[in-house]
Amino acid sequence: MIRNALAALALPFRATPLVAGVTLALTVFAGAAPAGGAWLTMLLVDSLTSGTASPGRAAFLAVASALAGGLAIALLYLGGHLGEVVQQRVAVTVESRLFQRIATLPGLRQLEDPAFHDRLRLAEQAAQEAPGTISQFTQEVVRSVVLLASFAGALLVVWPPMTLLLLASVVTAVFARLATARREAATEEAWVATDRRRLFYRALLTDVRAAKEIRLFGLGGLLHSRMVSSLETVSGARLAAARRGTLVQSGLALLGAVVAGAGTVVVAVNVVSGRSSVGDLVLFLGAVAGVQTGLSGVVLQLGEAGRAVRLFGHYLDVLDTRDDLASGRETPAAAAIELRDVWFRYAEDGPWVLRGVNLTIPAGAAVGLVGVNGAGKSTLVKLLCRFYDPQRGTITWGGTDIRSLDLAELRRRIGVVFQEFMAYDLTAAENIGIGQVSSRDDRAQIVAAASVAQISGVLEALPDGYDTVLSRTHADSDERTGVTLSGGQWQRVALARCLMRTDASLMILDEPTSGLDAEGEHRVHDTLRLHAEGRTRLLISHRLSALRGADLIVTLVAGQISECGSHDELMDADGEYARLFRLQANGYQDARVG
Ligand SMILES: Nc1ncnc2c1ncn2[C@@H]1O[C@H](COP(=O)(O)OP(=O)(O)OP(=O)(O)O)[C@@H](O)[C@H]1O
Repeated sequence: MIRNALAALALPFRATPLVAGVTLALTVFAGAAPAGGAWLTMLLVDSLTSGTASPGRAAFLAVASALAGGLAIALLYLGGHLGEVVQQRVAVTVESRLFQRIATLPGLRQLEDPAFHDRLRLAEQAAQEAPGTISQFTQEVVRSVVLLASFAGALLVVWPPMTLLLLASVVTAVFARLATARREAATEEAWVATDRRRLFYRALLTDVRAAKEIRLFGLGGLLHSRMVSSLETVSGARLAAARRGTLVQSGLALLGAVVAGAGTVVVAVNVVSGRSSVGDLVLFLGAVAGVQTGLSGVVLQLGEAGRAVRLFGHYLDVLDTRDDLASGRETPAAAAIELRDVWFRYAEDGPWVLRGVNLTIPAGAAVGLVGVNGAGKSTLVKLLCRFYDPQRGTITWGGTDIRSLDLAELRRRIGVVFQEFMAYDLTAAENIGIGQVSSRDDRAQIVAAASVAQISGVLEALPDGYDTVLSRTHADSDERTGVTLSGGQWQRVALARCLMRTDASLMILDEPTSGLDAEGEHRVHDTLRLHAEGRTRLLISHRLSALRGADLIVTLVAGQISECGSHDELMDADGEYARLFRLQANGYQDARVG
């Protein structure tokens, strides 16, 4: 908690040191001004009641006390505005650092971990709420501490025990409020998974990609009721925490009133008996009201701030997330890739997905990877891209373990069309250009890649050509709604994106042709053969005829390589590949006969 609070307090001074410093100074003045005003009022009342005041002195004291009051208000507003400036700067810094950490996570482990997503949600909440709450609170605390100290000094003069009584009631209030805040933050943490489910159902209900199934299968009611049930659970828990907080608050307010009332009685009796002046009573009443108002602000905000500080811990935890993969330093060479006894599973207690894979992918060769659903083909691709490290065995590029290679450099050498490639809500040109971020504005290269992927004619014919936004949900900067491509057309866009990687020495196409028609599939393979000549190609497809021309075909069965060879060799061997190939060929023949 202390680590979180210190880190949160340091933020304004890191984000904008000068403005934060000026704000702090103003806040100190704003805190001292009310006590100064009350002191001047006491002098005025005493000089009037004692009958010793000259008109000039009385007028001076009246004006000075009014000015002190005015100054307090002006400083409060100015401090408030500067506080807003600090908050905005801090908000940008906090959000930027959070998402920078997420963007630079090298592997996929954290993003696949539900616990990390829960922490991330709390961190995002903290990033949005904490900067404002904590800077406001800091200002309020500084102002109140100065206010309390200055009034406490004044009270010491009038009736010393009252200072102690007030301080005791303040300490009680602070601790009670902190306990409530802790409970509120714990509620938030306990229900974050439920809240994540609510957001998931909410996102599904508005997701255009899910809209077809939701309508056809009539899922709207089910998703809606699950969303509302999660919402009600979370909201009930929050209400229960708030109820406890209100009870504590009311008790504390009562305690404060009793202390103030008792003090007022004592000072009033002193005035009557001549031990104190009327000015003392005025100062006392001003001090009690000032301290209680100031402190009630702090105590009220204390809850919010305590909760924000606790949530801020999750933000710091996300920033401190350790990389799941360590980058090496060596540069990959365009040479053979070898997998030696590679074992991999996604979770420590999960089933092995790859079990002792040994495979050599010769440099410049076209290798076809075949296997039934779940055999581990896409997993092997993810290991080649080093999204995970195998638990056992090694993967080498030109004899160097890929763990020793510079991670960014390794990925620069790979072009992939993933099975679940992304359809970005961006323009057609951007959708292709981002395949090579440094060339994303190079229209000639983009058009060339689109031509090779045989999609340039379709893109040119769009309302704004390559500048058309490929989205039904996002409009472009001129508020023109975008367009949607067909599944096969999107696949060609993804292929063009991959072809932007002119430096890639390994091209991976994970089922690149499944959305293409038969003629299109042939053309893609022919063009790839020509375009990617000399580069290593790993082709995954369930249409075995598409892989027939590969230099080497590898069959993966339940995470193990069962066969390896050319099409002819595997057909002669009459194993799993030959069985699958004949099954498909017969299917086509039957279709023709039918
Ligand atoms: N991120 C993941 N976390 C946990 N398990 C996973 C993950 N991705 C894949 N798996 C599991 O690993 C196994 C192999 O999946 P993989 O996607 O590699 O198969 P595949 O051969 O590419 O299948 P398909 O032909 O259906 O694409 C499957 O049992 C799958 O459930």
